[in-house]
Amino acid sequence: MKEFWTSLVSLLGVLASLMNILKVVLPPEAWFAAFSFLIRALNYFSSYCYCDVTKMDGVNTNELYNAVQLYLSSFVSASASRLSLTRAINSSATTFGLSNDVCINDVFDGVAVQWEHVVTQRQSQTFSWQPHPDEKRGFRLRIRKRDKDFILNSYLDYIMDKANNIRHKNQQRLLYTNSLGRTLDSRGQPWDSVPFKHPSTFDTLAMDPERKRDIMEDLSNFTVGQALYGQTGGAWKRRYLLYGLPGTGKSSTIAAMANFLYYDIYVLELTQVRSKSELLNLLMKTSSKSIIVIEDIDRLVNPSKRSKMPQAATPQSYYDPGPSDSMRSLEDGNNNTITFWELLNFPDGLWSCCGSERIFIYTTSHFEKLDPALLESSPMDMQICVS
Ligand SMILES: Nc1ncnc2c1ncn2[C@@H]1O[C@H](COP(=O)(O)OP(=O)(O)OP(=O)(O)O)[C@@H](O)[C@H]1O
Repeated sequence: MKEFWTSLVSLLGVLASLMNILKVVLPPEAWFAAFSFLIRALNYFSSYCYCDVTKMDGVNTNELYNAVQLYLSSFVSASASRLSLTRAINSSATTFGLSNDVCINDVFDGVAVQWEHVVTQRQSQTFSWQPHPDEKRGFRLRIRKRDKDFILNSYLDYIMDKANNIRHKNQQRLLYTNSLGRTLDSRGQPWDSVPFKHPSTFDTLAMDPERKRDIMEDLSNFTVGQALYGQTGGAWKRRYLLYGLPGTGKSSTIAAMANFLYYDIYVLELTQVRSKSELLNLLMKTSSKSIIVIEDIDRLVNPSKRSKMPQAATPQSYYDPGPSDSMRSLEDGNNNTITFWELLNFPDGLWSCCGSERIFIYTTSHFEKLDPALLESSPMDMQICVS
């Protein structure tokens, strides 16, 4: 064994001397060509190939570089031997990064890959109006040649998705309301927002543990169900009915759901909605990854009209703004009334084509006022009783 190492060291020494001699003897162009040829020959016989993800793509920032950086930072702290740590001004969170020229292994769908953070000094610059940083940064991905197609097709998309989720979790979440009743402002934004900070989580929520588990499982399945919704042709949305006496934890449950999913919340105040088109506009201005809350839906039901509902036909005109009803009519001059049934079915209608990954939560403190036939004709994905 000792002889093997001695021979190897001698061989490397001879190679190094040979290269030094060639470097002196050969003109730089020939030397560069010989070096390139050697690299190509080595690559040909190697079972690996390499992909560079540089930070700058010409003059633009490479979005893939940012995504890889974010993705690696989510697990780099557990496995890398050398880390680069950063913390932004006024931030309480430390960001982990891969130190220069450090490698980290990852496995995607059983396929092993390796990332290396490559930082090289930039050659002395020719004059440019645009200042360039002194060093070039990038990630080098090492993959087996036989896995190349699979990794390039699926793994990079997976990284982009993961990075988007991390970005989403890091950003300040908002609670939106239309309760100020303003019409579209100059930017066409009908919602007012405040930072959403609610302490309620599924850990703090007093609820039957099994029920809690069911809800969390349902929510988790929803967030990863894009493909399933695509296959069935349905909109990527979910509808829950939350019912229970006042003060029994409906709002706390909604906050716990939003905190669990890192979603924004939109509280739709129906008394401020004047027409169907306004409702449509409000819904279209909600963002993806959000919970849309429609509170006290029992206030939309006029019991006197229940009996008039056609048996098999579509329920109509359930909203009836009687004198005792504090809500305003959702009607414009063109008989544009929003019915209770429509409100339940809005997520399934034409609107669904432009709204994805949204959860609708309807709440009521008077479940008994809701017509079972109506709920049957438009079933909720889950009915949750809080008590
Ligand atoms: N199941 C629960 N778990 C944790 N906290 C609860 C629960 N129920 C009520 N609370 C507490 O009681 C207060 C009122 O609860 P919450 O606002 O969630 O009730 P609500 O059903 O939404 O009431 P309302 O129908 O009047 O809007 C909150 O401060 C909340 O912390």
